[in-house]
Amino acid sequence: MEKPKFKTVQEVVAAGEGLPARYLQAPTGNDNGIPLNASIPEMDIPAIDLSLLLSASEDGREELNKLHLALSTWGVVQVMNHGITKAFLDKIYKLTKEFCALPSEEKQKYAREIGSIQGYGNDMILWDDQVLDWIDRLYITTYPEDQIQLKFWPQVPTGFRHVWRKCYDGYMYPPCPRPDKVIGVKRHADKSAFTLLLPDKNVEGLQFLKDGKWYKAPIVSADTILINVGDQMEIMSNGIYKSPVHRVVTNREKERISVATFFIPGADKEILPVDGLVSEARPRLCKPVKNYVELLNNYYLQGLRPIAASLI
Ligand SMILES: O=C(O)CCC(=O)C(=O)O
Ligand SMILES: [Fe+2]
Repeated sequence: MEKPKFKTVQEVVAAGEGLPARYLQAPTGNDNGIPLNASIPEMDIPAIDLSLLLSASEDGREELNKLHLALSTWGVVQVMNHGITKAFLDKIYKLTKEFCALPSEEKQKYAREIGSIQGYGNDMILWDDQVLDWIDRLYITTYPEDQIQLKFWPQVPTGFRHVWRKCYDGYMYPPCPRPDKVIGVKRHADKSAFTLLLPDKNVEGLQFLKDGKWYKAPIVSADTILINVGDQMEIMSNGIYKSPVHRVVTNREKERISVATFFIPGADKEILPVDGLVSEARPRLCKPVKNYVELLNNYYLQGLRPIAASLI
C-alpha cells in the first residue's frame, strides 16, 4: 500500500520554514474573532468513585445521581477507583511520550496509508482547503482482533505493543507559534459510544462547549480517567446523555501529550434509542443508524455534526 507524502507537525517545526498558511484559521474562524487561546473558565465536573458506584449502598446511589447529572449536563466525568492501576496508566503515558520523542524516520515506519485511518500521521486531509489541526497522532485499532494491523504497532519503545494491546491512541501537540490562530483539534463531538481520555498531566488545552460557551477541562490526577459521552451513546440514551462538542487549543511553550481510547460499536450493529427511554413526554429523537463512523466524514465536510444524520 502506498504511504502518503505528508509532513507531520513535528517535521514542519523541524524544517524551520515558518508556519504554513494551511494551519491558520480564517480571520473570523469558528469563534467570531475571539483568539483561540483567550482565557476561559474551568468546567466544574464531578469525580465519580467507580467502586462506590458499584456498591448497593446509599453512597452508591448518591454516586449514581452525580454520574447521571454530569452525563446529562456536561457529558463528561472524571472517574477514579476504576480498577486500572496508576502504575499501568503511568506506563501507557510514558510509552506514548517516548514514542512521540523518537526521530521522524522511526515513526514514519508506522505511517498511515492512503485510505486507512490506522497508523502514525498528521491531521487527515479530507478536503482541499481544509485548515489543518496542529497535531500528530498514532491511531491504532485494538478490537475486534480481525481488525488489528500489527504493522502500525510500534516496536520501539520496548513494551509499547504489549501495553497498547489493551487500547489507546496517542496524540502529540508540539508548541505552536500562533496559539491564537492555530487549533490543536478542531471542534467536534466524538463518534464513539464513549471515550476514555488520559489528558496531559501538566499542560491544559482540552475545552468543552456548553450553552455556547467554552470551558477548559480540569487537569486530572494521574490515577483518574476523563470519560466523555460520544454520539452513539447520545443516540442510545435518546438524547438524555449529551455528546459534548470539544476542541484542543495549542500553546507557545509546551508540548502536550494525550492518550485516548474510543469505544465504538461494530459497524454492523444497529444503534437506536433504548425502548425504556422513549415515552410520550420524550419521543424518539433518532432513527436507527448503522456504521455511524462512516457517516462522519460526509457530515464533517459540511461542517455538521454527524448526529444530525440520525435525528428524526
Ligand atoms: O487531546 C485531547 O485531549 C482530546 C482529543 C480528542 O478530542 C479526540 O481525539 O477526539
Ligand atoms: Fe474528541
